[in-house]
Amino acid sequence: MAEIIDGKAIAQLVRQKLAEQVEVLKTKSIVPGLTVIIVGDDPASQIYVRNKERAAQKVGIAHQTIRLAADVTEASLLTIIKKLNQDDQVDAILVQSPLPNHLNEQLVQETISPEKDVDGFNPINIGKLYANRHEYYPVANTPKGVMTLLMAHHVPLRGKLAVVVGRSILVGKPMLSLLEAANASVALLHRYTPDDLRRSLLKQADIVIVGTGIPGLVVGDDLKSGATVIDVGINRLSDGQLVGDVDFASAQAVAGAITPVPGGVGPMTIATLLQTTVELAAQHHQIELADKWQII
Ligand SMILES: Nc1nc2c(c(=O)[nH]1)N[C@@H](CN(C=O)c1ccc(C(=O)N[C@@H](CCC(=O)O)C(=O)O)cc1)CN2
Ligand SMILES: [Mg+2]
Repeated sequence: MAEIIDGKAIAQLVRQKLAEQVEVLKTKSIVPGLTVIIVGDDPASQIYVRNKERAAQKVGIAHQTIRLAADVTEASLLTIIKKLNQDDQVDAILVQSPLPNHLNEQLVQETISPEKDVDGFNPINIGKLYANRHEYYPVANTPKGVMTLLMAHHVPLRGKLAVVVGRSILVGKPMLSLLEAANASVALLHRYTPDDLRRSLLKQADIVIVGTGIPGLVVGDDLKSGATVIDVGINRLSDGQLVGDVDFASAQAVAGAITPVPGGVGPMTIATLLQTTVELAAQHHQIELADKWQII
């Protein structure tokens, strides 16, 4: 039976470490500031934003949520972002995704200053990640949190085969860059990957990371014995049950270590968002944080 990678527990450790770092910053009169913008009343987004508020307050981050009506114009949203870009109290800006259809999400992300882009979605930061640049820049928090989980469990990456299933800008693409930077060989699979190739790559993979939004896409029979399996999917079934993209029961019998859903990657996304906020605040005040990447 696979070891469970407990994202909830590791997120808690990250938050403890952050609370200590925030205390140190406060002795220098620096209070990290996070502003979250939410447009409309999507119930899941409302919950995530409230959880972010609560988590930020607990570690001592100055947090503000800007709630906008679903029919806000793009011009007003961009004006608000540009004001926040100029506000010295604000170190980190996040626009909750998804946005209503009439708003151009790419334009919105591009308008957030790269220096305050806590999601790491601005093309400047995506480019730096892809280029494996050495200076500090924000990286998308879900894949960054996955790297923390792998490090916390001492999962070897150098020279290993990592297979990433799903090529979203939120998960798959940044995951590819982060794993490659850690010297893994990486294969990125998607809907057009032929079945036999998909099967063959998954069977050889030391690390499997799945983020597609398709419940049960990867099953135990797909995996190599002892593989580390990270399930980034969060799917609500018609009976209300929350499941990932990996069939947990069958995968657990084959894998060496596996994340559950809920309680795996999800809690890490929010803890890592706070981590990136603190890093950005330190960066804005030219302060070196210990353990920048290796937070725990
Ligand atoms: N601008 C952004 N928008 C969105 C992001 C993001 O990183 N930046 N990610 C997701 C939503 N999200 C945070 O925003 C998020 C989703 C899920 C969880 C989480 O803790 N999930 C729990 C289960 C929660 C439940 O019961 O529904 C878990 O997996 O254990 C945290 C954050 C899309 N939008
Ligand atoms: Mg400040």
